[in-house]
Amino acid sequence: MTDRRLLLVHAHPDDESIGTGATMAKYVAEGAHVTLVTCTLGEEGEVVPNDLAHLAADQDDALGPYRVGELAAACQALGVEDHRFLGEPGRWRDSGMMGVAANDHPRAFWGADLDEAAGELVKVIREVRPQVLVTYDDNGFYGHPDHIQAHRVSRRAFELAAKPGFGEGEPWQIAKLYHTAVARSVMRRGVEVLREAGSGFYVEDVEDMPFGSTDADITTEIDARPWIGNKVEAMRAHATQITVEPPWFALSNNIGQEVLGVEHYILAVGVPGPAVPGPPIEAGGLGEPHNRENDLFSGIH
Ligand SMILES: CC(=O)N[C@H]1[C@@H](O[C@@H]2[C@H](O)[C@H](O)[C@@H](O)[C@H](O)[C@H]2O)O[C@H](CO)[C@@H](O)[C@@H]1O
Ligand SMILES: [Zn+2]
Repeated sequence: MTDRRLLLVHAHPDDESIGTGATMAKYVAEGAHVTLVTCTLGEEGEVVPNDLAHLAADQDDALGPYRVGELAAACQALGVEDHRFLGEPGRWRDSGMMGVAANDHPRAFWGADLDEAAGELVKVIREVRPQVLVTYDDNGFYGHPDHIQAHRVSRRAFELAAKPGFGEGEPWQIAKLYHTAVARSVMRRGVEVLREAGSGFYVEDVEDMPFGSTDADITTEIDARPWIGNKVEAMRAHATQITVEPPWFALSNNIGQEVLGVEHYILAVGVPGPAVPGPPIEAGGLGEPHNRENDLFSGIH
């Protein structure tokens, strides 16, 4: 398939690089059309660099526009030229972590009308006509309200885009829908090395982290190690959110995580492609059995 089109829906500026950056750079390099939709501007984020602390929501409330620039730089590092904010920039606002007052902001994405937000994503789907859609699982990967809402909006748009008679434009059926994932076995290996490395990052037990999948849940291994440099550059562009000291990175909580060149996914809708041997464990791959697809577009004809 030559006209491969991949759509990714992420909640905040930084998620695209952290979770799928190497995959995005790989598919751009291989000639696919990669479209990124970001649902908020990340207005409620913490700010890592002290000299930028004034941008925070409880000070100048200028973090959103600043992160728009960070995201543009990250997209350039990944080679992604087609980026949109859901609806338009600022249509929906970063809701903050679960339970905070920002969840109730009148524009909080967490409170968005599901069909209104999904309708905006349908417009992108029917324009781009992607064969593959990537977003989070129903827990939003780690439970953040904007991530959960990104999942819900994506799943609703997946259905509505294919529905004859709904909205403008020709119906479009996306062939495969994936959820992002990180295997706990990979996380455990990273924590062991980080603990031994004695870096300045905190080390958290895998069981205490709010995300992680079993090896058996992972359906797809994308070996994008040749593009890990693009991923590091893109993560570095999000300097208000991420500290990167390869092979490690940390968010504002300073909990060390590994920058992964092999990115894992769970096929939620669609027919998997052929199972092939995956990358070696030392590269971030899973152990035996190697019964996983290695291409988001495999099995699509
Ligand atoms: C990766 C991601 O989704 N980041 C979100 C998240 O940021 C976290 C949040 O500020 C939390 O309070 C910190 O402890 C943690 O270190 C941060 O990663 O939530 C932000 C607010 O909604 C969001 O802007 C950021 O992109
Ligand atoms: Zn996020």
